[in-house]
Amino acid sequence: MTFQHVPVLLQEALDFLHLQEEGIYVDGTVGGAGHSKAILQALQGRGRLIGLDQDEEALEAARARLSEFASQVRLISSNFRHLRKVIEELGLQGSINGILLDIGVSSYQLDVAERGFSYRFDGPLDMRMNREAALTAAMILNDYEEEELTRVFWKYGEERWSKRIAKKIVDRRKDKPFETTDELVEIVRQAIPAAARQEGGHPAKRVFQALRIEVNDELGALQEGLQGALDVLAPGGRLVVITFHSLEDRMVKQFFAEQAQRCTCPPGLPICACDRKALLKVLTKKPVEASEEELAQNKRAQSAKLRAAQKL
Ligand SMILES: C[S@@+](CC[C@H](N)C(=O)[O-])C[C@H]1O[C@@H](n2cnc3c(N)ncnc32)[C@H](O)[C@@H]1O
Repeated sequence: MTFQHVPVLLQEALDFLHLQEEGIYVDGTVGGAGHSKAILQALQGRGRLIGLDQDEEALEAARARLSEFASQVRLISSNFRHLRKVIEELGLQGSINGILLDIGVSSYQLDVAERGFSYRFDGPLDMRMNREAALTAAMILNDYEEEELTRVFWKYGEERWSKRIAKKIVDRRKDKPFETTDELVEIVRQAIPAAARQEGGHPAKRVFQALRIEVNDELGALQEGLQGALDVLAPGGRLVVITFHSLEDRMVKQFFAEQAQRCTCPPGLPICACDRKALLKVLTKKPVEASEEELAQNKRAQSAKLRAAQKL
């Protein structure tokens, strides 16, 4: 299957990155390289791009898509939570002019049944972006306590029937461990009262999203990735983050706000009580969302939120 993924908020991301022709840029979620390719085109044969992805298949697709820019590109298989280490190893700490994180899964990952990300196709309950990682969705479903399952479905999926679904899973796995996405879809369907099954899209949508976030520790990676990005940016460098989940957007908003906080001690104090210096300037008061025009062409852009900040 070819790697299909339409980049979201593309022009907005490029504008906030404020590309300079000799600049060094990092795409922490290179995926199908839609954003990366546009960055390289804008650099017009100058500058450099370092692309990270934890999914080998995505990197392979990116390598093919970016072959014409080979001399300007370095693609690295890594989780962006290790961004600081990766950039340090390249000797580029403090020299990065812009970083883009476009969080979540790609359309390609969702469309390959064998990866187990989608309730639309039957496949193994995998959901790992990094296929060498230890934890799979099947392990969570077969090993987590009922309370833990409830927490995951509620916290990451905002699934109102979390408790009922967790109970049903625990009852069902006594007979036979879960193996396939279809088995999970069927159990979720049975756990949700018939009258509520069609509320908010496919009945298994929220449970699949929650499991994916847990399998890949997406919130933990984002927290570490944001700090790593701040550490490696050059003064004046830009950080642009696109999220698809309210918890992630809140995390980015809070991180930006904390790093933008200045010392508020009254001037003239002999010793400043908080000793705080702002490290970021927030460039987006409110998150940027997709235009009507983009939404008409790409349904995936519906929940996308972009926030940007500049290192001081
Ligand atoms: C939404 S897609 C990015 C699409 C890309 N911007 C494009 O235009 O084609 C997200 C990609 O980020 C990768 N990814 C998600 N979380 C990651 C993480 N913590 N570290 C590295 N890659 C990650 C996924 O494997 C996926 O390929």
